[in-house]
Amino acid sequence: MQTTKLKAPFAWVGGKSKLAKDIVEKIPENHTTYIEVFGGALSVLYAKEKSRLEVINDINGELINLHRSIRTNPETLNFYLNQLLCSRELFFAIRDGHMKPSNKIEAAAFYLYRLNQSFGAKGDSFAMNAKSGRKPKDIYRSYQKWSKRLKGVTIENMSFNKLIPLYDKEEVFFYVDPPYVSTESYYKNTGGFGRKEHEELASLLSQVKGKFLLSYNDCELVRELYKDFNIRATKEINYTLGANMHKKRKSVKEIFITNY
Ligand SMILES: C[S@@+](CC[C@H](N)C(=O)[O-])C[C@H]1O[C@@H](n2cnc3c(N)ncnc32)[C@H](O)[C@@H]1O
Repeated sequence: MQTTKLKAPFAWVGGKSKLAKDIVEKIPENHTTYIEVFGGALSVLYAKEKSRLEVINDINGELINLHRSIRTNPETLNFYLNQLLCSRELFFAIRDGHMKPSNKIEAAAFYLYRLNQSFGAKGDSFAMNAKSGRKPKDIYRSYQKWSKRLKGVTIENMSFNKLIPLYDKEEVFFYVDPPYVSTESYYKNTGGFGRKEHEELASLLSQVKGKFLLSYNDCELVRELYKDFNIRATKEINYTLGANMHKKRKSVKEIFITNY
Protein backbone atom coordinates (compact mmCIF):
# COMPACT_ATOMS: atom_id res chain seq x y z
CA MET A 1 0.00 0.00 0.00
CA GLN A 2 1.14 3.62 -0.65
CA THR A 3 2.49 5.74 2.20
CA THR A 4 1.70 9.40 2.93
CA LYS A 5 3.76 12.10 4.65
CA LEU A 6 1.30 12.69 7.48
CA LYS A 7 2.62 11.93 10.97
CA ALA A 8 0.62 11.48 14.21
CA PRO A 9 0.03 14.90 15.85
CA PHE A 10 1.31 13.78 19.26
CA ALA A 11 3.76 11.28 20.76
CA TRP A 12 2.50 8.07 22.34
CA VAL A 13 4.10 5.32 24.44
CA GLY A 14 4.93 2.50 22.01
CA GLY A 15 3.99 4.70 19.01
CA LYS A 16 5.07 3.20 15.68
CA SER A 17 6.23 6.33 13.85
CA LYS A 18 9.62 4.72 13.09
CA LEU A 19 8.07 1.54 11.65
CA ALA A 20 4.94 3.04 10.07
CA LYS A 21 6.32 3.10 6.51
CA ASP A 22 7.46 -0.56 6.70
CA ILE A 23 4.05 -1.58 8.07
CA VAL A 24 2.08 0.31 5.40
CA GLU A 25 4.15 -1.33 2.63
CA LYS A 26 3.08 -4.75 3.94
CA ILE A 27 -0.67 -4.01 3.98
CA PRO A 28 -2.35 -6.13 1.28
CA GLU A 29 -4.03 -4.07 -1.47
CA ASN A 30 -7.10 -6.28 -1.69
CA HIS A 31 -8.76 -5.39 1.63
CA THR A 32 -11.93 -3.28 1.80
CA THR A 33 -11.88 -2.51 5.54
CA TYR A 34 -8.84 -1.39 7.52
CA ILE A 35 -9.07 -1.89 11.28
CA GLU A 36 -6.53 -0.59 13.78
CA VAL A 37 -7.24 -2.59 16.94
CA PHE A 38 -4.85 -0.82 19.36
CA GLY A 39 -4.85 2.67 17.86
CA GLY A 40 -2.66 4.72 20.25
CA ALA A 41 -1.66 7.91 18.38
CA LEU A 42 -2.61 6.32 15.00
CA SER A 43 0.89 6.50 13.49
CA VAL A 44 0.00 3.80 10.96
CA LEU A 45 -3.40 5.15 9.90
CA TYR A 46 -1.89 8.60 9.29
CA ALA A 47 1.00 7.07 7.29
CA LYS A 48 -1.24 5.23 4.82
CA GLU A 49 -3.61 6.14 2.02
CA LYS A 50 -7.33 5.78 2.69
CA SER A 51 -8.98 2.36 2.51
CA ARG A 52 -12.64 2.08 1.49
CA LEU A 53 -13.75 1.66 5.12
CA GLU A 54 -11.62 2.42 8.15
CA VAL A 55 -12.08 1.73 11.86
CA ILE A 56 -9.76 2.76 14.64
CA ASN A 57 -10.05 1.66 18.25
CA ASP A 58 -8.43 1.96 21.66
CA ILE A 59 -9.65 1.03 25.13
CA ASN A 60 -8.40 4.35 26.57
CA GLY A 61 -11.46 6.66 26.69
CA GLU A 62 -9.48 9.89 27.18
CA LEU A 63 -7.38 9.09 24.12
CA ILE A 64 -10.46 8.28 22.03
CA ASN A 65 -12.10 11.54 23.16
CA LEU A 66 -8.98 13.33 21.85
CA HIS A 67 -9.18 11.60 18.43
CA ARG A 68 -12.91 12.42 18.23
CA SER A 69 -12.25 16.07 19.12
CA ILE A 70 -9.51 16.33 16.48
CA ARG A 71 -11.92 14.89 13.92
CA THR A 72 -15.00 16.91 14.78
CA ASN A 73 -13.85 20.13 16.48
CA PRO A 74 -10.24 20.94 15.52
CA GLU A 75 -10.74 24.71 15.84
CA THR A 76 -12.28 24.56 19.32
CA LEU A 77 -9.51 22.18 20.40
CA ASN A 78 -6.94 24.68 19.15
CA PHE A 79 -8.77 27.49 21.01
CA TYR A 80 -8.63 25.58 24.34
CA LEU A 81 -4.99 24.57 23.85
CA ASN A 82 -4.02 28.18 23.31
CA GLN A 83 -5.28 29.02 26.82
CA LEU A 84 -2.88 26.45 28.32
CA LEU A 85 0.56 27.96 28.60
CA CYS A 86 3.54 25.83 29.55
CA SER A 87 3.54 25.98 33.36
CA ARG A 88 4.39 23.59 36.17
CA GLU A 89 1.44 24.82 38.30
CA LEU A 90 -1.02 24.38 35.48
CA PHE A 91 0.32 20.91 34.63
CA PHE A 92 -0.21 19.65 38.19
CA ALA A 93 -3.59 21.43 38.55
CA ILE A 94 -4.80 19.57 35.45
CA ARG A 95 -3.14 16.26 36.34
CA ASP A 96 -4.53 16.26 39.89
CA GLY A 97 -8.04 17.29 38.86
CA HIS A 98 -7.97 20.74 40.56
CA MET A 99 -8.89 22.26 37.20
CA LYS A 100 -11.97 20.63 35.70
CA PRO A 101 -12.78 20.77 31.97
CA SER A 102 -16.14 22.31 31.14
CA ASN A 103 -16.83 19.98 28.19
CA LYS A 104 -15.38 17.08 26.18
CA ILE A 105 -13.28 19.23 23.84
CA GLU A 106 -11.66 21.04 26.75
CA ALA A 107 -11.04 17.59 28.35
CA ALA A 108 -9.29 16.56 25.10
CA ALA A 109 -7.15 19.74 25.24
CA PHE A 110 -6.19 18.96 28.86
CA TYR A 111 -5.25 15.40 27.91
CA LEU A 112 -3.13 16.48 24.94
CA TYR A 113 -1.44 19.13 27.11
CA ARG A 114 -0.53 16.47 29.72
CA LEU A 115 0.87 14.08 27.10
CA ASN A 116 2.87 16.88 25.54
CA GLN A 117 4.34 18.33 28.74
CA SER A 118 5.43 15.02 30.31
CA PHE A 119 8.39 12.66 29.89
CA GLY A 120 7.71 9.85 27.43
CA ALA A 121 4.14 11.17 26.82
CA LYS A 122 3.08 9.35 30.00
CA GLY A 123 1.10 12.33 31.32
CA ASP A 124 2.37 12.17 34.91
CA SER A 125 5.73 13.97 35.36
CA PHE A 126 6.24 17.60 34.30
CA ALA A 127 9.12 17.44 31.80
CA MET A 128 10.11 21.04 31.20
CA ASN A 129 13.29 22.09 32.91
CA ALA A 130 16.58 23.63 31.82
CA LYS A 131 18.47 20.40 32.52
CA SER A 132 16.47 18.15 30.26
CA GLY A 133 16.67 20.54 27.28
CA ARG A 134 13.51 18.80 26.11
CA LYS A 135 11.70 20.32 23.13
CA PRO A 136 8.12 19.07 22.88
CA LYS A 137 6.09 19.05 19.67
CA ASP A 138 4.12 22.24 19.10
CA ILE A 139 0.55 21.72 20.33
CA TYR A 140 -0.55 25.34 19.70
CA ARG A 141 -1.32 24.77 16.04
CA SER A 142 -4.10 23.94 13.63
CA TYR A 143 -5.43 20.33 13.65
CA GLN A 144 -7.25 20.71 10.32
CA LYS A 145 -5.13 18.27 8.29
CA TRP A 146 -5.59 15.47 10.86
CA SER A 147 -9.28 16.30 11.14
CA LYS A 148 -9.64 15.98 7.38
CA ARG A 149 -7.88 12.60 7.40
CA LEU A 150 -10.19 11.28 10.15
CA LYS A 151 -13.40 12.23 8.31
CA GLY A 152 -15.31 9.04 7.54
CA VAL A 153 -13.20 6.95 9.94
CA THR A 154 -15.24 5.01 12.54
CA ILE A 155 -13.76 5.59 15.99
CA GLU A 156 -14.43 2.81 18.52
CA ASN A 157 -13.65 2.60 22.24
CA MET A 158 -13.68 -1.03 23.34
CA SER A 159 -11.43 -3.92 24.24
CA PHE A 160 -9.77 -5.92 21.43
CA ASN A 161 -11.69 -9.05 22.44
CA LYS A 162 -15.00 -7.37 21.53
CA LEU A 163 -13.74 -5.48 18.48
CA ILE A 164 -12.09 -8.34 16.58
CA PRO A 165 -15.13 -10.68 16.53
CA LEU A 166 -17.43 -7.72 15.81
CA TYR A 167 -15.63 -6.69 12.61
CA ASP A 168 -14.06 -9.93 11.37
CA LYS A 169 -14.79 -11.03 7.79
CA GLU A 170 -12.75 -12.03 4.76
CA GLU A 171 -12.12 -8.60 3.21
CA VAL A 172 -10.92 -7.10 6.50
CA PHE A 173 -7.31 -6.20 7.31
CA PHE A 174 -6.40 -5.86 11.01
CA TYR A 175 -3.34 -3.92 12.07
CA VAL A 176 -2.65 -5.12 15.62
CA ASP A 177 -0.16 -3.35 17.91
CA PRO A 178 -0.82 -4.52 21.47
CA PRO A 179 1.06 -3.48 24.61
CA TYR A 180 4.35 -5.39 24.36
CA VAL A 181 5.09 -8.21 26.78
CA SER A 182 6.49 -6.62 29.99
CA THR A 183 5.41 -3.07 29.04
CA GLU A 184 1.75 -3.60 29.91
CA SER A 185 1.91 -1.26 32.94
CA TYR A 186 2.89 1.71 30.70
CA TYR A 187 -0.71 2.12 29.60
CA LYS A 188 -3.21 3.79 31.87
CA ASN A 189 -7.03 3.53 31.58
CA THR A 190 -6.75 0.06 30.03
CA GLY A 191 -7.81 -2.30 32.82
CA GLY A 192 -4.48 -4.15 32.57
CA PHE A 193 -2.92 -6.28 29.85
CA GLY A 194 -1.06 -9.37 31.03
CA ARG A 195 -0.35 -12.95 29.98
CA LYS A 196 -4.07 -13.81 29.87
CA GLU A 197 -4.73 -10.99 27.34
CA HIS A 198 -1.69 -11.93 25.20
CA GLU A 199 -3.00 -15.51 25.04
CA GLU A 200 -6.57 -14.39 24.33
CA LEU A 201 -5.35 -12.18 21.49
CA ALA A 202 -3.40 -15.09 19.95
CA SER A 203 -6.41 -17.35 20.23
CA LEU A 204 -8.71 -14.79 18.55
CA LEU A 205 -6.24 -14.02 15.76
CA SER A 206 -5.71 -17.71 15.00
CA GLN A 207 -9.42 -17.91 14.07
CA VAL A 208 -10.00 -14.71 12.08
CA LYS A 209 -11.28 -14.85 8.50
CA GLY A 210 -9.55 -11.57 7.63
CA LYS A 211 -5.84 -10.86 7.31
CA PHE A 212 -3.72 -9.47 10.12
CA LEU A 213 -0.32 -7.91 10.69
CA LEU A 214 0.81 -7.88 14.30
CA SER A 215 3.81 -5.94 15.66
CA TYR A 216 5.40 -7.20 18.88
CA ASN A 217 8.60 -7.38 20.86
CA ASP A 218 10.71 -10.44 20.07
CA CYS A 219 10.40 -12.77 23.08
CA GLU A 220 9.82 -16.41 23.89
CA LEU A 221 6.13 -16.06 24.78
CA VAL A 222 5.24 -14.30 21.50
CA ARG A 223 7.28 -16.75 19.38
CA GLU A 224 5.49 -19.66 21.08
CA LEU A 225 1.98 -18.14 20.76
CA TYR A 226 2.44 -17.40 17.04
CA LYS A 227 4.59 -20.36 15.97
CA ASP A 228 2.10 -21.30 13.22
CA PHE A 229 2.31 -17.86 11.52
CA ASN A 230 4.90 -15.95 9.48
CA ILE A 231 7.36 -14.16 11.74
CA ARG A 232 9.88 -11.63 10.40
CA ALA A 233 12.31 -9.37 12.27
CA THR A 234 11.87 -5.63 11.63
CA LYS A 235 14.74 -3.27 10.77
CA GLU A 236 16.72 -2.00 13.77
CA ILE A 237 15.01 0.86 15.58
CA ASN A 238 16.87 3.41 17.70
CA TYR A 239 15.14 4.49 20.88
CA THR A 240 16.35 7.34 23.04
CA LEU A 241 16.17 6.68 26.76
CA GLY A 242 16.30 9.51 29.30
CA ALA A 243 16.51 13.23 28.76
CA ASN A 244 19.14 15.18 26.80
CA MET A 245 21.89 15.40 29.44
CA HIS A 246 21.92 11.66 30.16
CA LYS A 247 20.66 10.43 26.84
CA LYS A 248 21.30 6.77 25.99
CA ARG A 249 20.48 5.16 22.69
CA LYS A 250 19.18 1.65 22.48
CA SER A 251 18.86 -0.23 19.25
CA VAL A 252 16.30 -3.04 19.07
CA LYS A 253 14.64 -5.28 16.50
CA GLU A 254 10.98 -6.09 16.86
CA ILE A 255 8.90 -8.59 14.93
CA PHE A 256 6.06 -8.56 12.44
CA ILE A 257 3.68 -11.53 12.44
CA THR A 258 1.22 -12.12 9.59
CA ASN A 259 -1.32 -14.77 8.56
CA TYR A 260 -0.69 -14.07 4.85
C1 LIG B 1 1.64 -0.14 21.51
S1 LIG B 1 0.29 0.97 21.83
C2 LIG B 1 -0.30 1.29 20.20
C3 LIG B 1 0.55 2.32 19.53
C4 LIG B 1 0.06 2.76 18.17
N1 LIG B 1 0.23 1.74 17.16
C5 LIG B 1 0.79 4.05 17.73
O1 LIG B 1 1.53 4.04 16.73
O2 LIG B 1 0.66 5.06 18.42
C6 LIG B 1 -0.92 -0.09 22.51
C7 LIG B 1 -2.29 0.55 22.74
O3 LIG B 1 -3.18 -0.47 23.20
C8 LIG B 1 -4.17 0.14 24.01
N2 LIG B 1 -4.81 -0.95 24.78
C9 LIG B 1 -4.38 -1.54 25.93
N3 LIG B 1 -5.22 -2.53 26.30
C10 LIG B 1 -6.19 -2.60 25.34
C11 LIG B 1 -7.32 -3.45 25.13
N4 LIG B 1 -7.64 -4.41 25.98
N5 LIG B 1 -8.07 -3.25 24.01
C12 LIG B 1 -7.79 -2.24 23.14
N6 LIG B 1 -6.73 -1.39 23.30
C13 LIG B 1 -5.94 -1.59 24.36
C14 LIG B 1 -3.39 1.16 24.83
O4 LIG B 1 -4.24 2.19 25.31
C15 LIG B 1 -2.35 1.65 23.80
O5 LIG B 1 -2.79 2.84 23.17
